[in-house]
Amino acid sequence: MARHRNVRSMQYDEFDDDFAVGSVNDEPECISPTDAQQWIFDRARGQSSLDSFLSNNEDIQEEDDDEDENESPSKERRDSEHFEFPELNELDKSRLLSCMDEIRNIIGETYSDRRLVAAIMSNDYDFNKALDTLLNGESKPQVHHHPRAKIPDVVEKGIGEMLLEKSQQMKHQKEAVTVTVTPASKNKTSGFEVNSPRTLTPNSSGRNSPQEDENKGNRTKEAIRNARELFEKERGSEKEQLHLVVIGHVDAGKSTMMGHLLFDLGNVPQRLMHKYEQESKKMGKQSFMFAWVLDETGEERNRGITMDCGYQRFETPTKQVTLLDAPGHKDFIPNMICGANQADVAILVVDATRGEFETGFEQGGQTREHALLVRSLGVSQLCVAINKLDNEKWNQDRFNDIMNKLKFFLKHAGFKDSDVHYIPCSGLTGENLVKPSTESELISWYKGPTLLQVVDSFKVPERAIDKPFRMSVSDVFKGVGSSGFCISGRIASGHVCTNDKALICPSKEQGVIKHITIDEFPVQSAFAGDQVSITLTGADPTNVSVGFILCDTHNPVPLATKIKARIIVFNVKSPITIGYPVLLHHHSLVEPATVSKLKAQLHKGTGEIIKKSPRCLTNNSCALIELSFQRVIAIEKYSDLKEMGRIMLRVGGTTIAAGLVTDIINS
Ligand SMILES: Nc1nc2c(ncn2[C@@H]2O[C@H](COP(=O)(O)OP(=O)(O)OP(=O)(O)O)[C@@H](O)[C@H]2O)c(=O)[nH]1
Repeated sequence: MARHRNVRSMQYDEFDDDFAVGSVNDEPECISPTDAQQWIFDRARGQSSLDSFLSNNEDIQEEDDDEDENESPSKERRDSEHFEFPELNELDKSRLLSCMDEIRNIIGETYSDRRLVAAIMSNDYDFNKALDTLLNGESKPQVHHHPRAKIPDVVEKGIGEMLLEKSQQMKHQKEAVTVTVTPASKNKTSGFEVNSPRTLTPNSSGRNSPQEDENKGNRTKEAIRNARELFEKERGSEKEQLHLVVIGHVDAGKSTMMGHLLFDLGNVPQRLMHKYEQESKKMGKQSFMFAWVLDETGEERNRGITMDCGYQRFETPTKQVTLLDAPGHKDFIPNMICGANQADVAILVVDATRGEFETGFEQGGQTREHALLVRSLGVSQLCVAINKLDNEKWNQDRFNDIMNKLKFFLKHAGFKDSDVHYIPCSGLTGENLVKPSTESELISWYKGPTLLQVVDSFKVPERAIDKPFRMSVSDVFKGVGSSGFCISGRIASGHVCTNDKALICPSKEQGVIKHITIDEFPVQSAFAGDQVSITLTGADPTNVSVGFILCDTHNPVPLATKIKARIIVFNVKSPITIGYPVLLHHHSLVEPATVSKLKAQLHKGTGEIIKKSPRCLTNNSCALIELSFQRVIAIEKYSDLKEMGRIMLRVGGTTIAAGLVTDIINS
């Protein structure tokens, strides 16, 4: 009840009708780090190297015919061909390959695998020492000059010196652009470690960051492309894209409803559905057979709950819909937030069964929390599916009772009445999902739209296609192609095309976009709103992590060690004071932060300053605060790019505030 009262007295209008807040009970653990093995570069398995971005082929001399048999590059190559890698455990193998990559990034293919391995292992996997050994050692490969070689310095200094200089330049460059060094980062020595959002220090890699003058005045074709024209050309004839998240309390029937809808639409083959029916029957879980369409893992099926967002696509008469089936269990709220981050609109599923709706709606239930979370993430259109009404014999009073309770709550949570649709349905029997119901008890009082008709009627939000390119990295993994690595995420703003350069922030790692896929189909360009996988080449995956932002090299995302934010506080156990630790959620980023200043308490209705430098903030207050981070993060002011300017603050598994970024400080 306490929370209900809190919500009731909130005023959300000051947040540009784009904003609402809620509280959630769950564990703070969020996105699991990508498994190192997924993207560890494996030369032993024949993958090509990541070194192309640094190697200057004109510097590497081609061999003469009269090459020295002992020292020639071709000898080195042959040496590599016949070389067998030593038997190592997985960890050492990863360290070795990582070191080899680092070295090859600097010296290219000058030395054979055999020599690299020997140098690395004799220096206990220390990349710097191994490099020194190779460059200063007796066994320098002899330089052979091609007649077209343009680098007289090589002749004078010798390749060893040149490479040493190059590596030193790189080291200096790295040091020069390093922004923050946390104790954790000092330990970072090699590229094989997995960079989770919690462990990676987003120092600028600086290895291939664009130079200052590259950003100024020297705009390439991607910068002057007309995004709208391109969008019209590429997508003009297609149906509109809509991203739909399905939310609600655990067991409300979300997966069953969407699985049944997909089946009725013909997206699930009859034979596959029959298989699910048989298998679920064997496990004594036949009532979950439609849920299996979306709950694909063994654990989800055994436990009968959704644990991670299920993805599917379907079409309505006017839209191509990407469906994200979010988990309802409170333990998986971070996964739900990830899904909701990608959504334009939502279906809120509630269980109409007597007692069940009440459990989901009361404190500790997820109905309110999910609704508040999606609202705070910018979702403003909602379909409330009053589900399992078959259990209530399609009773109109029950439907109205639930609708009225939710109407009141959702209005105060920041949803406009006109943007919320209520439908009665049954995910299990399929009533009112795709076709109008034939159930006499229902059609005697309900003449409204089906679930599919409501989805079709949603307005696709305006996409920020003209704005600078921004994409929050939600996963990093090894690609199936021969080079580079993959990142996936949703494009928050702007657009990209293959062969564009892009910058990863805050590490300032630059790469080239080699491939873009949407739903596993290759495309040449992608736009704000698209959920994509991008293959990057020329960038080091160790400088990329979940929560980082891939952005336009000419107009990069700002970096911050502090931000100012206007927040609404709710449901804090103890008042917020200076030094209060929180977890900042910004797109896929989960970052520890500290409330470093309480600048002002604001009037919830007018936004006027009520009190400067308040000593604490309590439930329901609206305030201007400053948040400090131990590491640099990539974030943007709401007024500059609203898609990048929303944040949520969580503590101990509870969302305690949501807000908008008003200022960026990079100290
Ligand atoms: N009677 C009835 N039962 C339903 C209906 N929809 C779902 N169920 C049952 O409710 C149970 C939970 O359904 P799920 O689809 O797994 O619920 P969920 O909301 O996806 O669950 P989580 O994703 O784990 O939160 C299953 O036993 C379903 O058969 C319905 O419309 N009527």
